[in-house]
Amino acid sequence: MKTVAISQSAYSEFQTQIRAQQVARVLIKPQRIEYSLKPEFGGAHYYTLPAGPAQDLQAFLREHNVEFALLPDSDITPASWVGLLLSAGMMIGSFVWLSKFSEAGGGAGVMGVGKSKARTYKGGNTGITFADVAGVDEAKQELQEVVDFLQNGEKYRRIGAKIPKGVLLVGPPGTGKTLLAKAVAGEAGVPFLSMSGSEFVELYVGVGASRVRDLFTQAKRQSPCIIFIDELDAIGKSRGSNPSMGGNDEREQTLNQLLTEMDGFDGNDGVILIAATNRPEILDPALRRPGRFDRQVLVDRPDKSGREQILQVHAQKVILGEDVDLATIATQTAGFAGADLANLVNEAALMAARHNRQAVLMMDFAEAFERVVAGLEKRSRVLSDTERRTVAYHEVGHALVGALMPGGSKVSKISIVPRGMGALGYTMQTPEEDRFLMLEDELRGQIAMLLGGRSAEEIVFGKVSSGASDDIQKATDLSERAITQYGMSDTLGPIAFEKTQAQFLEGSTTRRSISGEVATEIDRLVKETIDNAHDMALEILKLNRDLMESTTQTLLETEVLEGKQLAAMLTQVQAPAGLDAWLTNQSLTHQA
Ligand SMILES: Nc1ncnc2c1ncn2[C@@H]1O[C@H](COP(=O)(O)OP(=O)(O)OP(=O)(O)O)[C@@H](O)[C@H]1O
Ligand SMILES: [Zn+2]
Repeated sequence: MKTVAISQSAYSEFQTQIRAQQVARVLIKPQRIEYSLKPEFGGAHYYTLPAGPAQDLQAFLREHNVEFALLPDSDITPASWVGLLLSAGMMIGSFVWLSKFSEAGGGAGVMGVGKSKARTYKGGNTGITFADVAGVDEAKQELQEVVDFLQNGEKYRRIGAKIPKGVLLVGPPGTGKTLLAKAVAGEAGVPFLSMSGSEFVELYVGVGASRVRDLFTQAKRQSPCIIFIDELDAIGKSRGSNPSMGGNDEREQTLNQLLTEMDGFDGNDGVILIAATNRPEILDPALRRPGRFDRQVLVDRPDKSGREQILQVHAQKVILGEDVDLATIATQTAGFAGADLANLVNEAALMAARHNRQAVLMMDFAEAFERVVAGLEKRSRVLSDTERRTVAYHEVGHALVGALMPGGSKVSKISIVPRGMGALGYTMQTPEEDRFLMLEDELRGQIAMLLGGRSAEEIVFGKVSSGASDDIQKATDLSERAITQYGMSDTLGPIAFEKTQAQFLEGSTTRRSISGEVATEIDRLVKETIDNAHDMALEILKLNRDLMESTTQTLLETEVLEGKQLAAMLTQVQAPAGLDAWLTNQSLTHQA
């Protein structure tokens, strides 16, 4: 490495040189600013001492389109930056310079193209720990393991265990995915290199790919470390899914490069890739293959107690008045994500300050709440009271009907915490081994369970919300399959009219051509199956009306019901007299 002379210049001189567009690039260190002139101005190297806040300097540099890098801590650099500047690669504008130095925060768009914009925080310096992330305990537990991989890699290597390379965080916006990734780095005390998927795309062809390459090069050099890619869907969209959008080629190249890089390293090298998305369904399947993002962690919107914990985390930063009851606030903020809650606390503090108060009062929260909700309503859904009640009865309906049904129709968890885009509430069934081997009575039970939600709405409100449409679709599909593929009907008999998916894949030719008559018969049978199941669901719920009320009230209070508490309620469900006969009928469509 060559050594170079670097002399001091006055800050005013530095400013003049910037304004005159003489400066090639700037490195901002905590104690001093180093810069070099463009070759046509002699290419000399200088340093000067900072005058004023670093942010002002950054704004100034951005305004004059001067490349800069921030060095948060001087010992992060293994060698003199000036030496690097002079290396041959730099002269032809390669990526060395910036890959050696990292940019900490800000500066979007000013770095030369092709250089990785990953921000590095020095070991543990994300300053974030799991204590900063609340209400997502399951996700934390799963990520705790990643922390251990990073800290005690040797333990795993020695025994020959393969450490996973990629973890995909999936969940709605603002639920703390970025925060969790930072916490993993913080807990493990390793560097955190982050980049957003959208930064890769709006670039010249080839640049996204080279950024990816550079990001991984940086990471390997700093291992153990975390690479975090936010908005993975921006690059990871299914290839060829939307050729009408510009930059498709670019995205594909970037994605291919990412796949190549992922295949080219090993979790055992101490680099773990964490990515986040709120649209997992559009990701290219190649990303999910084993050895890539084969671990998926759900980061969901928090339930009531989760919201209270998140409020506690953020309330630590402000002075709370004595009347503030975070539990009450948690109750009123159903549907809020962590980011919304952080925002709420901050808005409340602003209100208090505006009123010249010494502490944040409950009334400040009330005022802040309205502002935040007004903002939220534009973006997403906050449930009205009626909607919450509808969703609650609906989910309880599924659970009560499912409780009497055989096999996999039992419900293990119900929730009215809104999730993702569409679903307002949800019901989780006990997972079963192989749904292909559903017995007839199970099929019937499953269809009734699916209709339980809608039936509850009918009984309580006398009408059905649009929320039941998905269930009805599923129930229809199921009964259609039962009749046409599994041969479960009296009149049509055991003939496969449509190929099952497995048969289709094997190239089976069992499909019969369906005559108009048969098609009409299928339709009739499907309707009959559904109608019978619907009647059974209504009967069950009417018989258990009181239980439905009390369960719904509990669900409205706790938002989530699961485990022993749910099981205790479900054992009280009473079976109507005709249930067994209906379940064990010879065929699905046989009238009870
Ligand atoms: N679970 C949580 N606990 C505490 N704070 C949270 C939580 N979730 C979000 N926040 C607050 O909201 C901010 C934004 O969250 P973050 O950026 O991590 O969300 P995200 O899931 O990555 O969102 P996006 O999908 O929009 O990128 C955090 O910095 C934090 O202040
Ligand atoms: Zn439903």
